[in-house]
Amino acid sequence: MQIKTAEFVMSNSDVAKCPKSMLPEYAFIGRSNVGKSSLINMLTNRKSLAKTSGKPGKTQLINHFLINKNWHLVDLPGYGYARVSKSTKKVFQKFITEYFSKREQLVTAFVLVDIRHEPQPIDLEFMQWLGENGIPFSIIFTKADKLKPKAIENHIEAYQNILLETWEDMPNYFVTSSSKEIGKDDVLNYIDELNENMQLSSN
Ligand SMILES: Nc1nc2c(ncn2[C@@H]2O[C@H](COP(=O)(O)OP(=O)(O)OP(=O)(O)O)[C@@H](O)[C@H]2O)c(=O)[nH]1
Ligand SMILES: [Mg+2]
Repeated sequence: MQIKTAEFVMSNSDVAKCPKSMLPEYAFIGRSNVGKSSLINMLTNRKSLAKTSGKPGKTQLINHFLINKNWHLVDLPGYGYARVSKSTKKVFQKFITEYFSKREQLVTAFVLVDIRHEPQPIDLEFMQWLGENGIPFSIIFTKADKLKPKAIENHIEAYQNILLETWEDMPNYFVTSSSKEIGKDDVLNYIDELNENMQLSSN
């Protein structure tokens, strides 16, 4: 898929105020600093459509972007920035969980995880939560430029092993780097395919 236009639509912290249009929507979620906003910029060929920062906690609101005038990309704040105390559950801010449970337009979530790290409980917990709530998701491994191919393979395998303890299948996944433009076409083609399937089923 070619991205012809990418426009910022609105930011807010209330799912009820998100765009009313029924355009298909794709949301990017993951821990703070994992590279959600950078990935959106890579996918849309824009350096600063979504605001990025080296400091965690840059994105604080639900941000809608209109792509090719016919679907929405959503940049979300990271979870897990607040220091994790007794329960990690409470760091999934309420408006994030509300967004996922109420937003009918959402086709699929992309859960971003930094390819360099061991599987983190908070990410696994969030995927579990999505599963329990019937929300489809794919995994996007980020920052692949930071590891050698062999290490990438090993880290994916470690993830696979942990996920297969609770999931029947490994969720769909993508390996990406926003700084080296890796994985861009894979993610865009996947979105394109889902958009087309939805058109077929609504015709
Ligand atoms: N090397 C490398 N650095 C990256 C990549 N993607 C993002 N970064 C860096 O990681 C930092 C965080 O990127 P953001 O895109 O702001 O992360 P975010 O997930 O949107 O963060 P919050 O909005 O704070 O939750 C920035 O310093 C980016 O330059 C990547 O693919 N490779
Ligand atoms: Mg961000």
